[in-house]
Amino acid sequence: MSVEVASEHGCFGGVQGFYRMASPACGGTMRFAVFQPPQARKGRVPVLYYLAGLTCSEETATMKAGAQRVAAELGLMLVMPDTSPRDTGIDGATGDWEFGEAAGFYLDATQAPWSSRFRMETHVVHELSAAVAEHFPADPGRAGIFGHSMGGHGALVLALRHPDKFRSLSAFAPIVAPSQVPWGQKAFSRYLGDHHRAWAEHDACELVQRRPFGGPILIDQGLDDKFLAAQLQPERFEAACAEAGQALTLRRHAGYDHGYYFIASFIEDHLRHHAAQLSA
Ligand SMILES: N[C@@H](CCC(=O)N[C@@H](CSC=O)C(=O)NCC(=O)O)C(=O)O
Repeated sequence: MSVEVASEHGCFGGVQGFYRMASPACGGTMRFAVFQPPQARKGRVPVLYYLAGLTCSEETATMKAGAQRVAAELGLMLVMPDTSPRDTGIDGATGDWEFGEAAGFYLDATQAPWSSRFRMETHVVHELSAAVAEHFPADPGRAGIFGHSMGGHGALVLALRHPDKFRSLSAFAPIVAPSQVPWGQKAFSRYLGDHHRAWAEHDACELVQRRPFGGPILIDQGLDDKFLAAQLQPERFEAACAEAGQALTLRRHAGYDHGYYFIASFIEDHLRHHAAQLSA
């Protein structure tokens, strides 16, 4: 599997790069970003996947989250995929910020026409992780995952569905119960059809009750987040974790909204959470 370099930049003693790869799962070229910490020059390092939210790309958190300085200190590689395939040409794939391109929901669509291109679960969990292991000094045995909003949903669901691949988990303002809220219902009804058993396979509240994640989960949520009541509802995940015996630290922060100033304020805690889990 070949990886094409779009650009590379010195960053905190390491390298921030932007790359492209062919994706059989998504039927086209996929973009992604990788931060290699300085420690990666000497050997394989733990790798942390960050999944971004609706309307975002591989550039969003790379440029706005301010993660590189602490990742360099901790020796963590950061991998940031795009949020969906692009330029699909599928009718209805653009023009609605909640669905389609930049809104892939980190699942493999089963319904036409989406199933031909929108297969982000396979792309991230299998294709991208294989490309990262082949082309970068990442240790796939020490991989974690985190994300924001739709990407927080992606992180929770991919870790719960693939505990063999991800050893640490956290999220910022995640969609925790997509089957119960408008963003998830819109996406799932189109990507997965009207099959509620299939929806449950991509719903963190359902999954955690069936099989808790191996380690502790950290979630940060801003209380001035305009999407909190209608779309996010972290109390649902808090209840599901309590019932399942899943260790969860859910921190609620007054004065913070849904944006990247919130993420930048707490990303250091997330990086330290992952570093501790991945070095244990
Ligand atoms: N266009 C929307 C706002 C879109 C938005 O807030 N996107 C969030 C993720 S939302 C859930 O996945 C985001 O991360 N945006 C990028 C940023 O730089 O903030 C609207 O009209 O409200």
